[in-house]
Amino acid sequence: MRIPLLAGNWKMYKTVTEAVEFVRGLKEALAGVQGVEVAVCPPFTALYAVARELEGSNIVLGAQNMHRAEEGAYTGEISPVMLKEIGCRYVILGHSERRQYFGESDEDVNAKVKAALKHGLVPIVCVGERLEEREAGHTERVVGAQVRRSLAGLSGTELAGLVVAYEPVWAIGTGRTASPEDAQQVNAFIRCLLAEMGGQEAARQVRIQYGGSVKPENAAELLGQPDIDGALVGGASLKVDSFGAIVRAALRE
Ligand SMILES: O=C[C@H](O)COP(=O)(O)O
Repeated sequence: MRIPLLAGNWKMYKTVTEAVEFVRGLKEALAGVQGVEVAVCPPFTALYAVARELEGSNIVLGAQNMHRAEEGAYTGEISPVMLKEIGCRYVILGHSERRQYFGESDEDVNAKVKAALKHGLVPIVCVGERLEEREAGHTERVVGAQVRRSLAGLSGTELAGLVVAYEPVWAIGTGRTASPEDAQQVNAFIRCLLAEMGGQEAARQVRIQYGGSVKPENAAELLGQPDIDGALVGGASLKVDSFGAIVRAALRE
C-alpha cells in the first residue's frame, strides 16, 4: 500500500514571516489527519524557521533544489548536508523550471539524486513533456528518456524509496490540467519503466505523483487514479484552504 504524498512546492513565494504564519494555519487545518503524508517545500530562506514550526506536527519539510556536492566553492548554492541538518526529508529535483531557466540536464539531476540518497534525503524527481512534444505524440518517448537518464544507475531498493513527479510542462501554472485518464496513462507508463529498471517490487513501492494545476476541484479525480500516489502542488499550495482541501481529497481516496 503506497501512502500518498501531497507536497506543496512554494517556488519563490513567501518571506520567513509569511511562511511561519502559513504553517501555523496549516498545522491547525490538518491536525489529526492520518493516512497521507504532507510536505511543504519553502524557499531556502524559510527552511529553518519552518522546520522549527513543524516540530511535533504531522507535516514534513522539503527543499526545492540542492547542489550535488557536499560542500565547496559554489557561490549561491546549498548542499544536501545542509538540507539534512536543517530537518528536510524531501528535496525536489529536476523541476521543469530548473530545467528551463537554469539549464539543468538529466545528467545533473542524476548526480543530484545520487547525492540526495547518499545523505538520507528522499528525492522528488520531476519529469514531464512540453506542449509541442505532447502534440507530436512524443510524450512517452520524452518522459521515458527523462526517467531513464535521471534515475540511471540506481538499485531497485533506491528506486523503491524515491518519489517521481509527473508534471506535464504545459499544465504547470496554466490552469490547464491533464485529464485524470491522461495522467494515469503516463504514471502507469513510468511505473512499467521503473519495473524494467529496478524490478517489480521497486515499481510496486515507488510513489508517482501528478503535478500541474492541481486544485481542490480536480484533486479527488486525479488522486483516485490507481497509479497516482499524491500530488506536487504549486499555486494551490500557497493558501491553507486550498492545500488543506487537496489533502482532504486524498484522504477520501
Ligand atoms: O511543482 C509544482 C508544479 O510546478 C505545479 O505548479 P502549479 O500547481 O502551480 O501548476
